[in-house]
Amino acid sequence: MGEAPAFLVDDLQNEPLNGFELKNGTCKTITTIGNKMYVIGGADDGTLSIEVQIFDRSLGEWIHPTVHGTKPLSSKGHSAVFLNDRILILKKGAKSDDQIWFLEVDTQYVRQQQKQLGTEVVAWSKGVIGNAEKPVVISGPSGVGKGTLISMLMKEFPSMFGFSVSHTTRAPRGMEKDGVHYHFTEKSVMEKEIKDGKFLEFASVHGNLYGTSVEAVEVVADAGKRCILDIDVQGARSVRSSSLEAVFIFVCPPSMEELEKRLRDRGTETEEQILKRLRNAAAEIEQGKSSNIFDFILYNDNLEECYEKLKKLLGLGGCVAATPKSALGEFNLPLDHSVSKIDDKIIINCISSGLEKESKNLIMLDVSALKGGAPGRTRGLDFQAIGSFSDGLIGMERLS
Ligand SMILES: Nc1nc2c(ncn2[C@@H]2O[C@H](COP(=O)(O)OP(=O)(O)O)[C@@H](O)[C@H]2O)c(=O)[nH]1
Ligand SMILES: Nc1ncnc2c1ncn2[C@@H]1O[C@H](COP(=O)(O)OP(=O)(O)O)[C@@H](O)[C@H]1O
Repeated sequence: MGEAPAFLVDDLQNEPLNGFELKNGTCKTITTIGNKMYVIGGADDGTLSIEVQIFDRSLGEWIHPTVHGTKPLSSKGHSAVFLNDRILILKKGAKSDDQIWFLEVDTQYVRQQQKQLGTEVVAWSKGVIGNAEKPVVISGPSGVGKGTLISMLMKEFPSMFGFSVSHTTRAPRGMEKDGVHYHFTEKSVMEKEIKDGKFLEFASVHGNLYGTSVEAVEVVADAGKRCILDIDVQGARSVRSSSLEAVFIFVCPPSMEELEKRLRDRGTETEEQILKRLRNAAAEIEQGKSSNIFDFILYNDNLEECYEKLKKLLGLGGCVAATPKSALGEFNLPLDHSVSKIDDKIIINCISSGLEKESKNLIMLDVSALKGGAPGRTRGLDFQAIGSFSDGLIGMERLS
């Protein structure tokens, strides 16, 4: 709470609101939602990131919200458009992988966090182009064949799937590479990072700590790929109760004897570790089958048959098209552009001055199929070129 900075008081009184950039050189926008005015932009706190302040008009007070998620770095300006429960931020002059952001103000995640913390919460989520489907969570006892099935999927569809590289405190096996199979880490380091909120979920499994960092999932989403998480039942339960939407698959062995055979034949664990994994397997299978966590149970008896079933339930049966990417491919938003909104289409009017006359390229950003969001990226965005015009748009609400 506190006094409104003087320049803002003037701006709040004089400026037409919503999405307009304030004309005081601070690269801030105001978006009014009910009684709250979200002032977004600037880099007054020395962090070079876009900051958020909220002015509550009914109380006449400033609110300093708790801000979750990776903050976008400040830019030479941005447009702001309110969409139901979040504010779309289009950064001017930014590169294609850094131009679309969402400030979530009333999503399920934000409401959950507000309830937990008892304070005003907003959350940043970066927008990614492409229609990568929901992440896939795969669980099952040690030695059942999760890693084998995931490797087959990644080999057949390298541009479609990306593996969420977990952190673990267990020692690497012979062929395992740090940063590829796991991020191998010290217990104290991982515990500190968990405390700092860097993990989506974590669990103690077979005597070691394992966890999925928010970044591990974000890196895959940024590449426009569908994320695969190989995590235990406790981790799956945590993800199920989080706001990360996913498909949950539990892999079962045909029998305990076969599971033991596979674990022993793999030859990666000591006798003591094998016995521990087998002891834990019975409880894991019990929970996997009986809990409401999993959408699908797959029996991995014959590997090829199981793999075909896995593909089918991921919608990959028969001929599979590559993940659709933006119709425009790489596209950098120019510094000089204005933004309008028609239903769930955002029209971006890119203005470029040539030698003879000014030309305007219209780009449509389709936000009708938004998926995901904090904690993580917002997927399902698409750009399309919709033409070049010399006149402005008629009958559209101009926002910035
Ligand atoms: N909760 C959680 N479990 C994980 C994570 N990464 C791996 N696991 C699980 O930890 C267990 C042991 O994994 P690992 O040591 O690689 O042995 P494996 O299952 O025999 O290959 C498996 O059930 C994995 O699914 C994670 O990030 N979070
Ligand atoms: N359907 C199957 N039939 C026989 N062996 C299998 C089958 N699926 C996996 N395996 C083998 O079982 C061992 C354990 O598989 P792995 O993928 O490492 O299990 P997990 O990742 O679940 O611990 C590996 O040696 C693998 O080659």
